[in-house]
Amino acid sequence: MKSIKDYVSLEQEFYSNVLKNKDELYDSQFNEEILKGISNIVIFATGSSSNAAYSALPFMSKTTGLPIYIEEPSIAANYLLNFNDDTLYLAITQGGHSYSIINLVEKFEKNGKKIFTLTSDDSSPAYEVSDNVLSMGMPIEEMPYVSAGYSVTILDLFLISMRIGNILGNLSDREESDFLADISGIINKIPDIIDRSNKWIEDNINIFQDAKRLVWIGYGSTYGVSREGETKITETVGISSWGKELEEYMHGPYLGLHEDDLIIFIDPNGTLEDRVDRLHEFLELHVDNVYVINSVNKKHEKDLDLNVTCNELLASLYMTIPVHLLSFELSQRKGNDLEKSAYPEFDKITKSKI
Ligand SMILES: O=P(O)(O)OC[C@H]1O[C@](O)(CO)[C@@H](O)[C@@H]1O
Repeated sequence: MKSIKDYVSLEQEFYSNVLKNKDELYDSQFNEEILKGISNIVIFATGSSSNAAYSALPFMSKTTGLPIYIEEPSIAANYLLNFNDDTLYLAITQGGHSYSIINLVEKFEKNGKKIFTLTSDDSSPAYEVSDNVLSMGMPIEEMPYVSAGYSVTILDLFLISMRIGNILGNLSDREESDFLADISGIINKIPDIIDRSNKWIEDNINIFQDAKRLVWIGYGSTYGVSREGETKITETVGISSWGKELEEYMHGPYLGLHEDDLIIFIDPNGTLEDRVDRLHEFLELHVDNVYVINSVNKKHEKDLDLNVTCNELLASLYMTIPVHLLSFELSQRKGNDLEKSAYPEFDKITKSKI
């Protein structure tokens, strides 16, 4: 089975293929007729897929010009099943086996309501129950702790939102082709981003491997990246991890800081860079190890500079690379076999994946 590291190195190829096939994947799925009267978008997803949705959210909002909400499928299916005809509903399940999404999609279909399901597996239960499937445009990821799938989901959502924004008249052809050019530029830089990330991890591994708790802090498009850090570290390393939005961390969670927390900011060097600097200054007084992953440049010697200058809305496409690589490295140092389920009886008992 390919490892998380293998899948991170496949991201360049997967992104390129999705970009090449974008018209076939999404153009025919969305048109004036389907989008007639649509005034907002609701996305349902769990785990990494939900993190990917948060990572894409600021870009989607900008390009579609619509309010976009991300909801928990279980709460929606059990408590909030009021359908809006002016909402475009989208369910994401990369693997296609998540019970909560399948259950929700079934309820939509039974009520004759339209919902699109984004998945990579055309033989999955989610595919079977969905009348409107969107393909992620990548092969099924064998590794259950997804990395490439999370990243490709972000790109898929970017492309879907540009298509919608263009049809709705919120995004001009020129703006769309400028974004596509920026995305291609990012794809070309992936090998260098991987090298920089690996070097940073190697240089600091003695600190990282002793972490008892890892706190990720992001904002804008890297809020989703910080959530993905929480998911991936928890799943693969098995230590406690939080993924917080910058201001959210400052409203309560900071009071629970521990001197031996490992805190990593994910800073796209955008709108809230100054707020990162202030919180960093405070945390340095109380926490031994505070790091910043920067899109470009760095202010402290031990930080990571990914050397990518681009619109901050696109940052989640590449800023998760060091997060995934660090999760993998720490999991291996802990001796965790990611190919074997830590709790094989879990799905049998809970039927959380079907
Ligand atoms: O997108 P899917 O396939 O529904 O999976 C969501 C989540 O399920 C897991 O595979 C396991 O719970 C997570 O790693 C992932 O984030």
